[in-house]
Order: sequence, then structure tokens, then C-alpha cells
Amino acid sequence: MSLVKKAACIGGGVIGGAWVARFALAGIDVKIFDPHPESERIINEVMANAERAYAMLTMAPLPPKGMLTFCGSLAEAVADADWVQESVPERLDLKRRILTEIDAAARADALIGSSTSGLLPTELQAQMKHPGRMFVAHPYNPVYLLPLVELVGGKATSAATIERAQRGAEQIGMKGVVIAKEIEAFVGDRLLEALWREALWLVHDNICDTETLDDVIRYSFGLRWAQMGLFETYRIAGGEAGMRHFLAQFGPCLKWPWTKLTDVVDLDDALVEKIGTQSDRQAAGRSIRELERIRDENLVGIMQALKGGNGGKGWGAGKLLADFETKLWANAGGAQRSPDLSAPLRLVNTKVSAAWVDYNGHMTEHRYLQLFGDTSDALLRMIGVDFTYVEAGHSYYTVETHIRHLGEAKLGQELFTTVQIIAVDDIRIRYFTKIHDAASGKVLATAEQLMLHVDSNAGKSVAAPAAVRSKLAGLADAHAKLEQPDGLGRHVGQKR
Ligand SMILES: NC(=O)C1=CN([C@@H]2O[C@H](COP(=O)(O)OP(=O)(O)OC[C@H]3O[C@@H](n4cnc5c(N)ncnc54)[C@H](O)[C@@H]3O)[C@@H](O)[C@H]2O)C=CC1
Ligand SMILES: C[N+](C)(C)CC(=O)CC(=O)[O-]
Repeated sequence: MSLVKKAACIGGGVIGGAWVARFALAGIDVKIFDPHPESERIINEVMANAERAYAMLTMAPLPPKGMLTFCGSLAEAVADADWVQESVPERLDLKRRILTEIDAAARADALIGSSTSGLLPTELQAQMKHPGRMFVAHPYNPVYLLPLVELVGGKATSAATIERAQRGAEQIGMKGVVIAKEIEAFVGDRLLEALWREALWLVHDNICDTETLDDVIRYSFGLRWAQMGLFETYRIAGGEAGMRHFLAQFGPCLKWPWTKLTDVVDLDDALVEKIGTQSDRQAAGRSIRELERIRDENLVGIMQALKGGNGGKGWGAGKLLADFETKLWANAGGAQRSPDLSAPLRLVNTKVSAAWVDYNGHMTEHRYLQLFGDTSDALLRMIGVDFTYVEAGHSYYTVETHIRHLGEAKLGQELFTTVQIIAVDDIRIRYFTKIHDAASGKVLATAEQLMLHVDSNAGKSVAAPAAVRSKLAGLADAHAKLEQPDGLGRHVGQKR
């Protein structure tokens, strides 16, 4: 049973808009209140970017998108919400007033989260009548892709609230990390501010410009941080002796010290202009929305790579994504309960993600195989071979594949797949899959494949159970009436 069915977002700027996308793409209806005259346009643009990113991020069946409602008042927006997320500008007086208004209008059991980057929850909840349900839910930009949310309770926040917030975060694919004690800027922004302050000094002192500084991060430790963070990275840097050796070797420089962390650079007009000019040069005319799309493509690529990490089990944010997808597949049940049998089965809809494109500027070979594999998985789920079935010790393994490439698929192109069953027996399924361009229906690639039913523990093929065979037989009988697909039985080098 889902904890959050309805959400309300108060404030729909950079962060509020992305919270809207995070909730809506997890199937949750969202009501929004933001007095900005262009709030609806801005949020719709963020939604478009988020949907584009999700289409590249996962092939798991997302739930139907939640409905967005733009409300004329805060009270209307929060009235029936299970989770209210406040994302108004970072001012204590404003946030306190808004949270007090939410407190008065929300349901008694609603969770009330604040996106504040650094204000203490105890101070934020000071004027609320029911502060036990209020907490900080500090996300990272873009909220719809970066899965971390720091959960911080104030003095009045109940333990049950934090526990429910963690469950709610999990429902929307996020990792809710509970911060043990409230402290200004929590954990992430403490670290980021330290780095930011030092970076401003380096630019101020003409040690480097903004582009050089960003290069230093993105070509080196930025890559390390995405997958292992700080402590585990430094443990490895200590060599075989690990963390203790690392501390012994690099501990003393902390006292020299190397940094200027205690001084605050004066952000006077000259420095603001200098950084602004260097940053404009770096952006090379790209708009913020363009930069957001590039950022999103890169983040998707990183998360997909991490999903394949740790020997395919997934690592860090990639493991979280894999676990979320497992739930999405499980919730989707046997997709297409009564499929249309008068045509090949339409099984997977997707878009070509940036991570799938090669140096020729089109979808690279192994992604075709991935898409054929995902289609096989969808077919198997349809005949009852789902996660529970596989965990119980049986599955189907692919033993033969013949792929033909007939057209190109470019970045962002929408695709769908269809499957025709060619022949089945107690053990085998021979089937023919096509990848189509979604706009024209044109066939871009085909695969003829053979799968065997196996006892995974014994590592050998065995007859499938009667229930699976009967579902397969129904599909095979219906598909026997269809015309044989063009290219069936072809082999490499065959004359056309
Ligand atoms: N921008 C960032 O990178 C991050 C920001 N945050 C936090 O999120 C919160 C919002 O920041 P941003 O989205 O960046 O700011 P923003 O300026 O982009 O958005 C604030 C929104 O609040 C709206 N607003 C102002 N008064 C309002 C009211 N009375 N009722 C409803 N809406 C109102 C504005 O019209 C605007 O759309 C802040 O607390 C910030 O610290 C958290 C994580 C990252
Ligand atoms: C700059 N910031 C303090 C608003 C940043 C954050 O709060 C988190 C982020 O996304 O970097």
C-alpha cells in the first residue's frame, strides 16, 4: 500500500518544480501553489525535461503519470495531500509563515517537508501548532534524477514522522538519509560550502578561472565521488594499509594548512562580474534549459553505468535505481493482461538515451541486444516468468540470437518493440522481435531468438510447468495465423 498518493508542492521554482516531477513520475497526483505568474509554464518545462530524462534512465514500466493541478491558494493545494513539500525562497521569516499556513490547512496526518538548504528545523517549526509532522527534506538539484534526500528532524519532530518520510522517499525512488542531529546546512551543504568557498578564493586570486576549476573536478575526483564518496575513496588511496595509513600520511597537511577555509571572500561587484563573465564564456551560449538537458543525459549515463557496477549487482545510486526498477516491474504485474493476439505483441516503449549513442552518432550495437533482451523479459513476464518465478529456481535462458540492422536510431528517437512467437515446445520458445521507429512504425532492426526453460540451480534445461506452457501455447496458436515475418530464418551472408 502506497504511503503517498497525493502530494502538494508549495513553491515551484528550481527545486519545487523538480519535486513536482519526482512525485508525478512516481504516479502521485500533485497540487501546486506558487504565485509566480509564469509558474505553470516553468513547471511544464521542468516536467518535459524530467520525462525526457526518465525515458533515457529506465525501461521499467513507470506508473501512469500523476495529475498536476495548479491551485489559486496554498490551502487548496495542501488540503488533501499526504506529503506537503515547501520549497519557497531561503528566508526564515517567509518559510515560518508558509509552514504555519500549511500547518493550519493540511490534514492532521500529512507529512510536511521543507527543502531548506540550511535552516534548522527547530526554528522552522517554532510557530506551528502541530510541529511533530514537520521535518527538513533537503534534496539535490535536479530532484527528479538525484536520489538523495537528507531527512532532518527538529526538537518537536516525531520519530514516526522521520520513519514515514523515509518510506515515502523510497516510494518515489529516493534514498532518505536520516541526519542524526540538526545542524545548519546539514551534511551535504556543509561539504559543498567548504568547496565553494575555496573555489571562490582560487578564482579571486587568479590561480585559475571557472572553467579550469570545473575541469579539475570533472576530470578527476568528481568521477570518484559519484561512485564511492570521500571516505571509501581515501581508504583505497591509503594503499594496502588502507585508511590508517592514509590518515598518517595526509593528516599533517591539514594543520599546515593547505586551504583558506576560515576566510570568507568578499563577493564585491568586481568579483561577481569576473565570475559572471568567466561563467558566460564557459557556457558558450547554451541556455540554462540546454545545460540542464546535457546535465541530465550525463547523470543518466552515470547512473546506468553504476547500475551495472559491482559485477552487475549495482553500486551506490545505480543499485538504488536497480532496486526501484525491480519494484516498478513487480507493481506492473503481468503487463498486458489481455493482449491483442491478432498482431505481434507490442511490449516495450523506449527512447534512445545519450548513453546508447556511439561515435557514429546512432544507437550502438549492444544496445540493440539490450532492447531485444528487455523485450524477452517483457514476454516472459507475460507468461508468468517474473521475479518470484526466477527466485524460486527456474527461468528461461537465451541460447541463440540473430540480429539484423535495417535502419538507424538517433539520440532521443522514440522506439517500440513487437514480438511474434514462431514455435514453442515444452522447453523451447522461438520468437521474432522487431524494433520500430515509434513515429513511422518503420522496422529498424529484427532479432530471431531461441530461449530454453532451465532449472537454474541444476544449470540444465527442463520442461516448463503446465501453467507457463499453456500461456505460451495460447500465444503460439494465435501467432501461427499471422504472416511469417520477413527475414525469419535468415543467416549471415545469405542472398536476398
Ligand atoms: N536551487 C538549489 O540548488 C537548491 C535549493 N534548495 C532549497 O529549495 C528552496 C527553494 O529554492 P529554489 O527552488 O532554488 O528557489 P527559486 O527562487 O527557484 O524558487 C522559489 C519559488 O518560490 C515561489 N514563492 C515565493 N513566495 C512564495 C509563496 N509565498 N508561496 C508559494 N511560493 C512562493 C517563487 O515564485 C519561486 O517560484 C530553498 O529553501 C533552497 O534553499 C534545496 C536544494 C537545492
Ligand atoms: C546551493 N545550494 C545550497 C542551494 C545547494 C543545495 O542545497 C544542494 C544542491 O543541489 O547542491
